[in-house]
Amino acid sequence: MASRITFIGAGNMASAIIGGLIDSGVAPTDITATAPNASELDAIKERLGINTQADNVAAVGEADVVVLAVKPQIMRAVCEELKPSIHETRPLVISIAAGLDAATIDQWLGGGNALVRCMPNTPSLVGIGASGLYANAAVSEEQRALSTQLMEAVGIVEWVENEALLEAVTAVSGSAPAYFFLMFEAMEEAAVKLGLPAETARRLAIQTGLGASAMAQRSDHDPATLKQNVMSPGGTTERAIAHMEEAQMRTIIADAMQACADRAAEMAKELAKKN
Ligand SMILES: NC(=O)C1=CN([C@@H]2O[C@H](COP(=O)(O)OP(=O)(O)OC[C@H]3O[C@@H](n4cnc5c(N)ncnc54)[C@H](O)[C@@H]3O)[C@@H](O)[C@H]2O)C=CC1
Ligand SMILES: O=C(O)[C@@H]1CCC=N1
Repeated sequence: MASRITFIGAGNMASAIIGGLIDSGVAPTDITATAPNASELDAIKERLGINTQADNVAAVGEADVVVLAVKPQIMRAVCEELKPSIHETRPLVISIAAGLDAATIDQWLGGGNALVRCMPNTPSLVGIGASGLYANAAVSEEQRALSTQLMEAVGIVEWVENEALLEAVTAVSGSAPAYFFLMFEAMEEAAVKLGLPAETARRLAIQTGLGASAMAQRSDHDPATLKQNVMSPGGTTERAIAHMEEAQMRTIIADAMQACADRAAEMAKELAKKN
């Protein structure tokens, strides 16, 4: 990827994507990250060997791609600061902020920008990310391909043609690593109650999550069949799954994902009202 990429923001999500890009072969010298805090910049420079810059405007000057990776609440201030420079150089802009629509960001950047909205997730750090992407009308086919290439360097990419569907993407992948981490926490706690040492329990739970994911990904069978294959009639798994179904685990997951998508929509409204 012969593009110079500038990340505005060097936090959890930016460093996950940058780490994944470097692992996939992007030269650290083609990547710049910004943050107001010098110690944060020193840490990421030391860890990943990328360029760092405290000045957002200077950092976007030479960039082909600008990834906006700050919290949604400060996005307007950042966009207005970048507006003159971006207006001049017209890079491809990719926003990873939850709940901030493309039209609003484009407007804050002065209008007429090629803008891709991306909802990534933190497993991008280990190259197993899952991102949803949406392009506004100004994005060329070439820029779409570049966005795909960029995010495929850290995982899988799914394009949506209706921007509102990014709320569903947030529920099923953007926020979802946390659901699995909760599951690992709960399984470890329960296994400790059953007598296993915590470290052993954690290793077994995480490896099982990894194994189940790899199997589900590679198998021709759907998850329901794979689940059934573990459940010997009258056996142990059947008892565990029956308990989960009785406890309405599917409803709990559906309600949590609805709450997540609703919050993405609510954030968009809150931010639009404030600005
Ligand atoms: N953490 C996650 O799992 C995901 C986060 N996102 C989105 O990614 C964005 C960033 O989230 P995180 O990385 O989790 O937050 P974070 O708090 O870890 O990172 C924010 C970064 O922005 C920097 N920053 C603050 N003010 C700045 C300014 N004026 N100029 C430049 N940089 C500035 C901070 O120093 C920090 O490096 C958010 O908009 C969030 O919605 C999207 C998908 C997943
Ligand atoms: O919790 C959040 O708002 C961000 C967006 C998706 C994952 N983390």
